[in-house]
Amino acid sequence: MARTRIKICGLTRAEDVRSAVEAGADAIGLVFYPPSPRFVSFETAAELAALVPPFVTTVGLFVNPDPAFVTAALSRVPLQLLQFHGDEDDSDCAHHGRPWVKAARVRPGVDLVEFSACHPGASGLLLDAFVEGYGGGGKVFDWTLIPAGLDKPLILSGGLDPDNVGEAIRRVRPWAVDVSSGVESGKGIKDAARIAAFIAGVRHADG
Ligand SMILES: O=C(O)c1ccccc1N[C@@H]1O[C@H](COP(=O)(O)O)[C@@H](O)[C@H]1O
Repeated sequence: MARTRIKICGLTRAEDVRSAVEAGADAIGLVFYPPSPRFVSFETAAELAALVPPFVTTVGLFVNPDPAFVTAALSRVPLQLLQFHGDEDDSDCAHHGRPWVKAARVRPGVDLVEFSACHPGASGLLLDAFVEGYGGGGKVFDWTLIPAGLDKPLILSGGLDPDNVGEAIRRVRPWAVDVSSGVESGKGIKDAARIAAFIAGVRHADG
C-alpha cells in the first residue's frame, strides 16, 4: 500500500515551512480566507512558497472566493493545487484551470456519495468536521460516517494530532491526512516538535 501523504496546513511563518519540509511533509497549505487567524497576504504567501522545494506541493485554501481573488493569488503565488473549503460547486472550482480538492464538512446525515458525485472534477475529497466558520476548528468527526468505496482519493482532516493520527489511518485508510490545529502552539503558529511527532505517527501507522 502507498504511504499516506501528509499536508501541513495554515502556515504563516518561514520557520514553520522549514520545519514541515524538513520533517517530511508532502504538501503545505496557505490559507487565503481573510476571517481565518491563519490568513496570509499574497506577499507573505509568495515568500513562504519560495521556501518550498521541488516535489513538495504548495496548496492554496479558499472559502467561497471571488474568482478574481483566486486569479490574483495564482498570479502572485506558485500554487500547484487549490483546496475549496466552502460551498463552491464544480464549475466554481474548475474555473481556474488548476487541479483542486473539495472539502466536505461532515456531520450526521451528510451523503458523501452524493457530495462526491456533485464534484466530478475534484481530484480528491477532503473530509473535515462540520464547524462554524468552515474549518480549521480542531474537531474530530465520527469516522464511521465515511462510506466504503468513495470514488476519489480521500484526504482525512478534522482535529487530527500526533496522538490520534495513527488510529485515524488504521481505521480510515485515507490517501492523505491534513492537519492544522493539532500541530500548533497557537493559532497560525506551528510547533516543530508537534509537526515531527505527527509525521512520525503517520509513518508508524503506515508500517
Ligand atoms: O485553517 C483554517 O483557519 C481554515 C479556515 C477555513 C477553512 C478551513 C481551514 N482549515 C482547514 O480545516 C481542516 C481541519 O483543520 P484542523 O486540523 O481541524 O485545524 C484542514 O484541512 C485545514 O487545512
